[in-house]
Amino acid sequence: MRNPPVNSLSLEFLTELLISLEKLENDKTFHGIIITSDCPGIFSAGLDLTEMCGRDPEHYAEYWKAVQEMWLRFYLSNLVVIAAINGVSPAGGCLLSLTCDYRVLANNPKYAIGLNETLLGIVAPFWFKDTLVNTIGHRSAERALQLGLLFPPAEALRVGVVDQVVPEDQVQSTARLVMAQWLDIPDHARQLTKTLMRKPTADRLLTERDADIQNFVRFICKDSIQKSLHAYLEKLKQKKG
Ligand SMILES: CCCCCCCCCCC/C=C/C(=O)SCCNC(=O)CCNC(=O)[C@H](O)C(C)(C)COP(=O)(O)OP(=O)(O)OC[C@H]1O[C@@H](n2cnc3c(N)ncnc32)[C@H](O)[C@@H]1OP(=O)(O)O
Repeated sequence: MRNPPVNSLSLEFLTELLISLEKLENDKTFHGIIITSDCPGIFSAGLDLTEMCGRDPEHYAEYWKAVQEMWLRFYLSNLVVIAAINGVSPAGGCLLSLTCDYRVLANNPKYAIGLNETLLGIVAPFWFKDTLVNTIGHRSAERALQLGLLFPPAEALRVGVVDQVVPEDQVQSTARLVMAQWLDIPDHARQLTKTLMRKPTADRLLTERDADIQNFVRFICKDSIQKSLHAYLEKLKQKKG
């Protein structure tokens, strides 16, 4: 991912990601992809706050549809998808990594990962929650979501948000080793098993997709939510000054 400075998942970047995924899926010489970051120290800052702040309802609906599409397409991809997480990964960044089949995280205490939405005064939607529950179990997910926990590497490994923590200079090579192991499995059997495991979760969003967009637009348009997001963005900008 190369969307400096922080790989935020803007509408444009999400569209590029989806086009890239589609191209790779349509090229039958590809069997797997490794998602990693070109921004030093940051895997992805998550959803782009500027797409959710100070815009009109039509824009929010279009943006949310793209976020849903990213989740659906990566979560259900027939390719083996591995995240080589070489930086901090809050909220939507964590969600993107949770769509992958395997997560390798660099062992740097700054590289926290988690669904921290509540800390921003917003609520992770049911399909964010379902993805986390499927990964770490109900009790750990409930605690992590309510408290908006961002896990440092050792904790992330203990709770199961990531599958492996390795020295920073070994993230890419480890992801490639893991890829080789996953690609050794007969493709059709692996793909069908992935579908079996993930389709019920994806189907829930597919059947409630429009309602979910409407919920998002209603929620994000609230004055109180706009104020919190605006204040949060300002705080991020003032950090430098
Ligand atoms: C009833 C139920 C209804 C449910 C309805 C749905 C509810 C809504 C659900 C929404 C789910 C949201 C998911 C998300 O992903 S929200 C985004 C969460 N992300 C964060 O909190 C991360 C914020 N960023 C940071 O903490 C830091 O930037 C970071 C640690 C990633 C990097 O720090 P660093 O010091 O290296 O860089 P800066 O902070 O100086 O940032 C550089 C510039 O980038 C801008 N920035 C940062 N993050 C974002 C972002 N997520 N979106 C847009 N822009 C971002 C930052 O402002 C700086 O900009 P300037 O250069 O202009 O100052």
